[in-house]
Amino acid sequence: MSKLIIDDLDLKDKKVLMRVDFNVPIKDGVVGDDNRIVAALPSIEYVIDHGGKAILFSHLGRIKSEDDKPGLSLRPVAEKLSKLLGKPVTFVPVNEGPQLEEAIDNMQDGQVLLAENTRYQDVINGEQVKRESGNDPKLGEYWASLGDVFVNDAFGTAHRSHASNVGIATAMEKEGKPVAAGFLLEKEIQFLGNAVDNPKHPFVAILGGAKVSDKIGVIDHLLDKADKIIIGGGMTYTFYAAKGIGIGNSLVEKDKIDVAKEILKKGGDKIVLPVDSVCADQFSNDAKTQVVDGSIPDGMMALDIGPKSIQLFEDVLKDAKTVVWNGPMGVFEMPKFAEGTLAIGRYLGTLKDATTIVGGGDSTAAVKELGVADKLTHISTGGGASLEYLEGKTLPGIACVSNKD
Ligand SMILES: Nc1ncnc2c1ncn2[C@@H]1O[C@H](COP(=O)(O)OP(=O)(O)O)[C@@H](O)[C@H]1O
Ligand SMILES: O=C(OP(=O)(O)O)[C@H](O)COP(=O)(O)O
Ligand SMILES: [Mg+2]
Repeated sequence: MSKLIIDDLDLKDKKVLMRVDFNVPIKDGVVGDDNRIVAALPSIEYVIDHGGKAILFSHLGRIKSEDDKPGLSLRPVAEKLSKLLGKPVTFVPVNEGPQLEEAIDNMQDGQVLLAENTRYQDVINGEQVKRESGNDPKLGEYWASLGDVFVNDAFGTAHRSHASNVGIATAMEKEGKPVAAGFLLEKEIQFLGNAVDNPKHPFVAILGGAKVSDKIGVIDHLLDKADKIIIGGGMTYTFYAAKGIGIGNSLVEKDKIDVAKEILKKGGDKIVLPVDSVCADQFSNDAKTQVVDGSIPDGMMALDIGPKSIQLFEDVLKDAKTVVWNGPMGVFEMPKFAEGTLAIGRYLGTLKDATTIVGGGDSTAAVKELGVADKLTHISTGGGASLEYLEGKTLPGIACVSNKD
């Protein structure tokens, strides 16, 4: 691509602002799957090795109230990053103001600093102001003022136009400072571009997970490219509702039921839905469970696909030559509801002569846990981002990188 890449820049003595995607699972203050942190290491190490100061920004989860903040601090990520780099990482528990500015002033070349979760800026004094996710230009300008160059390496967030990617980039360019892509962003674009320019058919997409309203729109576009679209996980029950099938207390996005109806009408038998579900009486690994065909009983919620659905999906995948998967088939974080996700991951690992691409923070964690990751063609750090890229959209986080020359 004709975009500026980190290794085009002279980083010696420079304050290098870098947006990474460290939106990783954290449980009881400890990082679970660290794939996204590992994937960002080449760019961070490049800055260190070339005498720059690496000043890192990332979001973690979604902040809707002050109560969300303590559990979504990046402090555990700084500890993990420090272990992976084998050197100290300065964690600054704010991302604006004198404490951050002094910490940056005190940095030596080759040092690494991580600022607190950029989405803390979405709620200020208890009010939802969305300074980060609404791309408040003042915030982007402030962050840009802290550095000499900006590197965007957050592929997983490239479909967002937020202050910490597009906002900083826009402000840097206004000041004549360079904006480059990191190695991860470069690698993801190269790989996904090659995979979908001319996908081999049958091309099967699998969509699950919990971000229904974010991702349901992608299905409409994928209908033009894919031969089959398998729906699973939390995405299922908005489609069940569209078909008039009972959903009990399962995850549903009511304002997307009409979209689901349109997709079902347009897609016809291209759309493959689960035929059975593992239902639970509560959202817990201690729940009482029951496998049911079709309709979810009142008072229960569907947290995984059932064995008949696994069989059905494997039949659809059997002859596939290209498979793109985003979004787990169930709440795989709880062992009771992991089997659907694990079975599909395992099956993809057995497909011969097929290009298999799995994307997303959570889906990737699942295939890593299963140990099939090395049998798949490509593991992408982006879920929503890879889907929108495959759809052919221009991702704001890529568009904001300076062109070469
Ligand atoms: N049936 C379901 N009900 C509720 N949540 C679900 C269900 N199936 C999957 N999930 C949740 O979806 C989440 C991942 O969704 P998402 O972020 O869209 O995927 P990815 O990170 O792979 O892009 C997981 O935390 C998982 O627990
Ligand atoms: O985890 C992410 O996306 P994914 O769940 O689609 O893989 C990205 O970090 C984006 O997070 P967001 O969907 O809260 O903006
Ligand atoms: Mg996710």
